[in-house]
Amino acid sequence: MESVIDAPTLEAVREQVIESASFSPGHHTAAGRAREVKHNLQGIATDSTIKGVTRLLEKALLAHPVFRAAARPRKLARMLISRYEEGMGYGSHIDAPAIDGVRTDVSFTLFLSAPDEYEGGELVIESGAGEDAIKLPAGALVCYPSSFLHRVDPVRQGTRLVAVGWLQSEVRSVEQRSLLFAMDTALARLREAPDDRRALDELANVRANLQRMWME
Ligand SMILES: O=C(O)CCC(=O)C(=O)O
Ligand SMILES: [Fe+2]
Repeated sequence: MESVIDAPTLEAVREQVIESASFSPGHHTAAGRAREVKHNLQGIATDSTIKGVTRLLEKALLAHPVFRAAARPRKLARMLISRYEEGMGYGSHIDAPAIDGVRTDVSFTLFLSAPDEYEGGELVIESGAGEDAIKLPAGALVCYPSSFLHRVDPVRQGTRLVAVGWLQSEVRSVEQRSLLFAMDTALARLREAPDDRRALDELANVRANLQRMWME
């Protein structure tokens, strides 16, 4: 998802975090196996800069139409600001089933550093189809099912700054959520251009997948 926050907000967030936020070792906020493989720095939740910045980012995300359509947030868990310096990474793990009493259906990473500010540090998501190595422009976001194994490869040079978060979705099933998202996207395109072929094909695909889901 490109640019979920506008450039001035991104710049303000980066400046505040870099200049005045306090960080502590990331394993303090991890549970279970994730604790052993988590090697990063985490913005301290009670730090006033971190509080202000995460509040601002939450507001921007909840107002973003594509994020809303893809994740269908019902409840957001607290967001974290994470920093990975040279040599830091986060080994393969799945996220805790609940965070702050919020069932984790969707995990997301909002990139605050530009890709040319660090080497390595890809977010690698393992799905049934294999591995996907993700490194997006500053201000862009990726969301994925919290049940997928994922890791952050070691940063070889520079600093990787991200905001990460989790949410409970109003549609719990990944499959159902992605069908709704495909339909919403196709419908939005057809409202703009009623003869959009690709949008029609997408609706036909959704229909086929619904039939497969429902037929005996
Ligand atoms: O830094 C990231 O992009 C993801 C970190 C992560 O997997 C987590 O905090 O659980
Ligand atoms: Fe994670």
